[in-house]
Amino acid sequence: MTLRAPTILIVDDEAQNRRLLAVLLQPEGYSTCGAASGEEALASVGESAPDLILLDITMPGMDGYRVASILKADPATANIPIIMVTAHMERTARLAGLDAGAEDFLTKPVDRAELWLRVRNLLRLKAYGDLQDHTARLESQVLARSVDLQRFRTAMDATADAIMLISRESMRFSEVNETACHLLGYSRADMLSMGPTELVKTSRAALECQYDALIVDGANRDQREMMMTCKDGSSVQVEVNSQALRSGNDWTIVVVMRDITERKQAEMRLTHLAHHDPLTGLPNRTLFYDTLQRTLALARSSGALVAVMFLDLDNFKNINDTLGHAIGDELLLQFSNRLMQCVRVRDTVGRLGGDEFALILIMQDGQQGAVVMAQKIRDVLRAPFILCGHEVTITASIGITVHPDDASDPDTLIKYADTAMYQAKHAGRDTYRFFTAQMNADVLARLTLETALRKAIENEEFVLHYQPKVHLNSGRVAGLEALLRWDRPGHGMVPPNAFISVLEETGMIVQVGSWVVAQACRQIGLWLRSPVAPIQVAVNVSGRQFAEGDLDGDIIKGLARHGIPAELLDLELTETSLMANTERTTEILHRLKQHGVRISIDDFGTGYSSLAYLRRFPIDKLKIDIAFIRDVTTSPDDAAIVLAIISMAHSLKLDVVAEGVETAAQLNYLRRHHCDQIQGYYFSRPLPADQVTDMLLQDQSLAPPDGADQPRKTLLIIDDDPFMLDILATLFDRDGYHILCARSAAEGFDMLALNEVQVILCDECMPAMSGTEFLDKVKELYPKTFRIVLSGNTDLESIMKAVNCGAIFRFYTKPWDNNLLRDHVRDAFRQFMAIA
Ligand SMILES: Nc1nc2c(ncn2[C@@H]2O[C@H](COP(=O)(O)O[C@H]3[C@@H](O)[C@H](n4cnc5c(=O)[nH]c(N)nc54)O[C@@H]3COP(=O)(O)O)[C@@H](O)[C@H]2O)c(=O)[nH]1
Repeated sequence: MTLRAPTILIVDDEAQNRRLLAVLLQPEGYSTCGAASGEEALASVGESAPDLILLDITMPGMDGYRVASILKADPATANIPIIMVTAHMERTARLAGLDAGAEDFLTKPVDRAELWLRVRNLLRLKAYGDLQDHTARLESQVLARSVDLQRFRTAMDATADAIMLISRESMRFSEVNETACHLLGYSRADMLSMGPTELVKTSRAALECQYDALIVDGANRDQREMMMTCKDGSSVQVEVNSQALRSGNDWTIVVVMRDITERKQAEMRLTHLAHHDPLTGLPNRTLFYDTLQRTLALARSSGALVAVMFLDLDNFKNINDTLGHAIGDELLLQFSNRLMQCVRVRDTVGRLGGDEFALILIMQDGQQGAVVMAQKIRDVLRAPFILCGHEVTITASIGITVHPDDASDPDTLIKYADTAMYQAKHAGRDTYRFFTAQMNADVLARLTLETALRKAIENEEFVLHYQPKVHLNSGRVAGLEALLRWDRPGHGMVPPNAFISVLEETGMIVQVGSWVVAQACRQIGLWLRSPVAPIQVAVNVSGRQFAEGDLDGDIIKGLARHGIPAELLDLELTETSLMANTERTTEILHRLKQHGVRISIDDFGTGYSSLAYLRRFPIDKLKIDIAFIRDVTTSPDDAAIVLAIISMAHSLKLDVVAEGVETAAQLNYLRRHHCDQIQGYYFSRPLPADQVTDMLLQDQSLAPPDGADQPRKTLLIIDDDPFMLDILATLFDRDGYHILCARSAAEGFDMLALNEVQVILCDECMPAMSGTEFLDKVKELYPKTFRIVLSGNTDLESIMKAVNCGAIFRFYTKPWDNNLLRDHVRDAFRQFMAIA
């Protein structure tokens, strides 16, 4: 449909005819143009299509029929109406014109009214035709669009993702799919009346900004994760992909969303698992390390002190081994709960593995805060743990290091805290230690020692020395203990206390222990086939040899290889190594015992010390630890322990050996209390094999006890003043006593150990120990003795105390009556005899 003046193309080879027709059409307001030939007419139509063509039939070149048929054959020009203008009125000419596609005819000369009428009619018809076409086209477009829309909606609804189209101009939803409605709990109608600002916490301005950025970026997509609010107020976590598309003058923001709540929860579960210990739920090593790194970064800017504590449960392995892993796990869980009770919100507790825990403490009150915390942890551990009906008590060793004093990176701080924890273990467990630079030096020294020991094994640098044990009755050598020495190049002979613990901790003791067994068996064999004859040798075995080595295999092989009777080999093991790995240890010990090997418990008294428990093992001998022998003649407590061990061991028919006997006093005391054997420097230090051989060949022995010349009445006089000592000795000499004089309490103890003393006369005022203190101890050690104090002053209070507690029976203050004193001493001997 055109609103402009219709254009009519006049095609005639006669210029005059073209002009005439143009003049005739002018009054009707048409616009005309002309073509002088068929070819020119086609070219003109090609350039600009007229609304109607007046076409002469007879023209030189291409005639009107040809022009008409070409135009009607082309869809682009087929609807241009053509009126043939001809002088021919015959029917055939008209038919040919219609056949070629012309719509009408005019006969020359042309009548003006007829021309106007035909032209107007044909133009109207064309206009109607154009309108029809236009409408049909629009209808088909509408149809196609609604099919597209339907298809689009169906496709949108079929996708698992939520899709929302948002008009940027109105900031409202222009289309949403089923999944979006389902996800957010709204109907489609609800949603189409809403906009995105009603579903997110973000402000409208921020959303607009985000959409505008998308529009500016063109093809760029935006992907982000966010929370959407549902109709019921709940939230859903979604991953959102947005893109801006032009839509006429507006922009459509296409939002595709996916519910990622489950994925996020799974991710969170995985992240939690990767960073937490599954048993206790505490941060694991990775998270603890990260937390420490972050804490240190904050501390650097705030200047706060940060303490790292490393905790290791003492003897946890025993609980695992004896009560099982399930109870061990329960203990770790309860322990972690108690730890959590100790810390503040800002502190961190982590489990680094096994029974190792660690704490990060932010301290405002200096290092003292760490001390308080360590005490608190030790206190909460005091209460026993109830584990499936078992009551268990446990302690922890704690190492502490402080940022920035000791180090400023997590690795070093954790390493130093670990080192300090080991120091706490070495200090006897159930305590804490701060890291010091010396500890670091110790760690380096230990590494060097470890490397040197590995080389020592390769280079066979170990040797055995032998220390005799002596029968107290006969005084003869009862056997030997093989003691390891390291002939370290450049260091001389190194004693085992300097390296045994490293061999133990690294497990090298298994290899070295196996060598000790082989070497001892070889030496027993050599002595057996020499004039020395059979001699029993004890070897020390560590707990790890039972757990990890082939101890019984090694021993049986060694005995067979050197052809020695099994009873010539004695195994010394500590109570602690018996307690660990009980089942396996018991099995091995029974096997070896059946074979004839002897078994001794070393260092008895320092560990569990339960003879009832030890009865489960096939034991022959107990060795009383040196710690109780050292002061056995002066410490009533140690003496009581030693006497109790001897008595209990004998009741179980076990032999008793006292270790570390260095003095005649110790020896005599032990002999008088029926200890079976002694071992110690008093008789011999550990010696190399060749020197022991000489000693055995010379049949060296202890002097046996000689009771024959022991006087019946022995009076011990103790005074630090030699003059007084002399006066008193002279005074009592006339009464025929065997008089012993001592100038100190220490000398007095020795004399008491070496002699049967019945009456003791002691000066009160002595420098190292007062008379009443001395006699108080003597009362415990030798309860039957009659004890008298001579006092220079009248400090009656302490003397009365001593009288009241039975430490002394009489006291005399200076100047005393000599005769009275002699009478009372005589009475004292009488009283002693009466109760003896
Ligand atoms: N697993 C193994 N342990 C071993 C082996 N060889 C030795 N050891 C253990 O090393 C510890 C120290 O041994 P050592 O330095 O040889 O000391 C022994 C004696 O020399 C010492 N002793 C003996 N008499 C006295 C004395 O009168 N005074 C005194 N101060 N010390 C003395 O005692 C040690 C013997 O102790 P024990 O074994 O408990 O009888 C020591 O624990 C050894 O056990 C080995 O091959 N394997």
